Parts: sequence; structure tokens; C-alpha cells
Amino acid sequence: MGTQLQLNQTSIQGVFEVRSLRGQDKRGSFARWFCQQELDQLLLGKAIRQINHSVNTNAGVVRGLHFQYPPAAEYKLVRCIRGEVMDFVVDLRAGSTTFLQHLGIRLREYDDLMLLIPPGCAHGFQALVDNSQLLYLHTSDYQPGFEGGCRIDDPCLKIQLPMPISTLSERDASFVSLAPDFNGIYV
Ligand SMILES: Cc1cn([C@H]2C[C@H](O)[C@@H](COP(=O)(O)OP(=O)(O)O[C@H]3O[C@@H](C)C(=O)[C@@H](O)[C@H]3O)O2)c(=O)[nH]c1=O
Repeated sequence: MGTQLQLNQTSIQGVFEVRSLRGQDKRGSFARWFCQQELDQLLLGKAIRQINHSVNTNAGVVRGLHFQYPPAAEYKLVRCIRGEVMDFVVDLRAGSTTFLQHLGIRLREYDDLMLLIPPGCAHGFQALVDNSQLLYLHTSDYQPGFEGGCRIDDPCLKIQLPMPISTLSERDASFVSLAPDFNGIYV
């Protein structure tokens, strides 16, 4: 099988950069994008249940921040397959040493990079160029009844977006800021 995915722990415990080690030859190139066996140590044996594709027509589009509550809490793998996005992960896990801290990572079409986001972390992004596209792999089924969201402009998160927001869904705009006594999600 060999190792074809390079794992780098980020500043948020359990959030990993997963880089595909692309091989080149005279025909072109080949890269492994996902391997259950290689990622098992991080996914704790959970299998991929859903794969989604997100197309963002204009630069400046923001989606998120989104997560699912237990029992639908999930690992999510995110990859930019076209264009460029600034991707954000916020740690909402009760008791975590990085509780309410966030991470911003630029994901680009040709970087061969995915972000692995564990249960209890919220995810969102801003498209930096027109027609930026993301591919998601999820370890849970989509369960609307267990969806949660945070405001990307929540003052307590202090997320700096690279550009003004061009488009935000009504649902994302309707999220309320975290309460001062928010203690986190138990996953
Ligand atoms: C989130 C999600 C939505 N859907 C459906 C519901 C709805 O009919 C349609 C569009 O859903 P939304 O408007 O919620 O899509 P969107 O706002 O793009 O939601 C996504 O945002 C980013 C930040 C994420 O991290 C993703 O996991 C996902 O939550 O797709 C699924 O089938 N599976 C899913 O996992």
C-alpha cells in the first residue's frame, strides 16, 4: 500500500493537514486523495458516509461556520478542487486546550492539500476567486436536526476575512453570536 498521505498536526489539536504525495512521470501525475487505512488512526475507524461538492460562483462568497452535534458529529475532510479559498476551523470542543481558537488555511487547486476537521470543530470558508470549488468527505450522514452554526463575524472568534463578503446564505446570516457562558460541545 505504501504511505502516500503526509499528515501534519496544525495549531488546533486533532486538525490535520493531509497532503497527497503526487507522483510524476512522462504521462502526467497520480495522487492518492483518500485512504481509509492510512487515515484510520485519525478517523478512529469511522468510514466515509457522504461526499459533497460545493461550487462558489463569485469571489467573496462565505459559507459557514457549520458543524453537527452528537450523535451526528463528524470528521470532515475538505479539499479545494478548483480556484482558491481561505478555510477556517474553530474549536468548539468543551475542555479543549484550544477552545474557541481558530485556524485559517489557504487551500488551492494545485496544492494537493486537504484539511481534516474532527467532531466538535466548526468549519467555514471564503472563496478568494470566482468559481472556487470544494470537495467534502463526511463520516456522518447529513442530519439537519443536528446541524449547528456560528457567525463567521462572531466578535469573540476574531476571524479576519481576506475580503468583504459578497454573498452569505440567509441561514448563515441568521446565526447568533456565541453566548458569554458558552462552554463548548461535548463530543
Ligand atoms: C451540509 C449538507 C447539506 N446537504 C443539502 C441540504 C441542502 O438541500 C443543500 C445545501 O445545504 P447548505 O445550504 O447547508 O450548504 P452549505 O451552506 O454549503 O453547507 C456547507 O458549508 C460548509 C461550510 C461545510 O462545512 C459543509 O459541511 C456544509 O455544512 O444540500 C446535504 O445533502 N448534505 C450536507 O452535508
